[in-house]
Amino acid sequence: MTPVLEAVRLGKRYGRHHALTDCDLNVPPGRVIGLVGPNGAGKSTLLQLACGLIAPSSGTIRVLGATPAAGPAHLAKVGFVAQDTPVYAELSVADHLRMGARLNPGWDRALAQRRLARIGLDPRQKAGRLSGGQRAQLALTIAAAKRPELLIFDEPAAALDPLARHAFLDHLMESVTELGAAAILSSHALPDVERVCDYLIVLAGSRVHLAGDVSQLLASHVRVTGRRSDLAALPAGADVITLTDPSGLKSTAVVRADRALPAGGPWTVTDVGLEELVLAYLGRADQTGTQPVPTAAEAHR
Ligand SMILES: Nc1ncnc2c1ncn2[C@@H]1O[C@H](COP(=O)(O)OP(=O)(O)OP(=O)(O)O)[C@@H](O)[C@H]1O
Repeated sequence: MTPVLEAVRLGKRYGRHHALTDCDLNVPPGRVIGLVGPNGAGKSTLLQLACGLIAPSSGTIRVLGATPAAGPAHLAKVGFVAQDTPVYAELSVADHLRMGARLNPGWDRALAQRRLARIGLDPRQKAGRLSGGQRAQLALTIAAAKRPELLIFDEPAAALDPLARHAFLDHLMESVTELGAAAILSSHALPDVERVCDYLIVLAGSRVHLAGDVSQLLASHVRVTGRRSDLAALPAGADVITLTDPSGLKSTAVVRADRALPAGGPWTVTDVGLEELVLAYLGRADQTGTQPVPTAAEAHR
């Protein structure tokens, strides 16, 4: 099965600044991918490379089995919603849809109209007068009506209030399901990622620090609580990602363990959630500078 996104030693430099360094990714088809990381981690850079808006400085990237923006047929397979969901302020909602129909051979007029009705947008409304939430919904409608195989969103809901964000993510998931498409979604909102994504990529300091199916990542990590001296005796193969309260009697560690930790040890083992997992890897990235830790692919080897 052709990966949705495949990167091999992918790098992007702006002058001397490395926005992405040696990124290896192999994302299977059909996933909703959450791309998370701190400001300046390289998320937008990766998404722009995936859309073919910019070219790599080193390495390779393939999207749906081809070089990004390889030609009109490939462009039609990818729908992109940029960070600030740009619209033409003087054009109406209906004008945007007419333009979408002119520019996209596979345009699904019925889908666009169905979605407009569903979100209650007046086709005569000037796009410049839409609220942030309505603009995001219009951008999603245009991207979905292309009937792409992959939808790419760069922080689509960042400026929306919680209710609008919730509605936007619901509509995003409806579109993904209706189209049978994959989606990549960059976000700082970990609860949003937890709600809709089944694949996770953690970027920090221009490098991939973790990537894999959410269910596998959660199954291969645990929270371990115990005395610090006991944690030091964790079995071989258990990798401490972060340790909190390192001097106390009750330290907590997020641990990657390829096998279940032995029962009856001096520590307590509990499940981790996605937010805790991401924060653990970001904490470790922060402490180790730009040194990457093994990706999920390595973790599963
Ligand atoms: N066109 C550009 N010219 C120079 N430097 C750039 C350019 N675009 C991005 N960068 C730099 O590359 C790094 C990665 O930026 P990028 O926008 O990809 O990060 P991000 O993870 O999307 O951040 P944020 O969460 O703040 O949107 C940053 O240090 C940024 O300043």
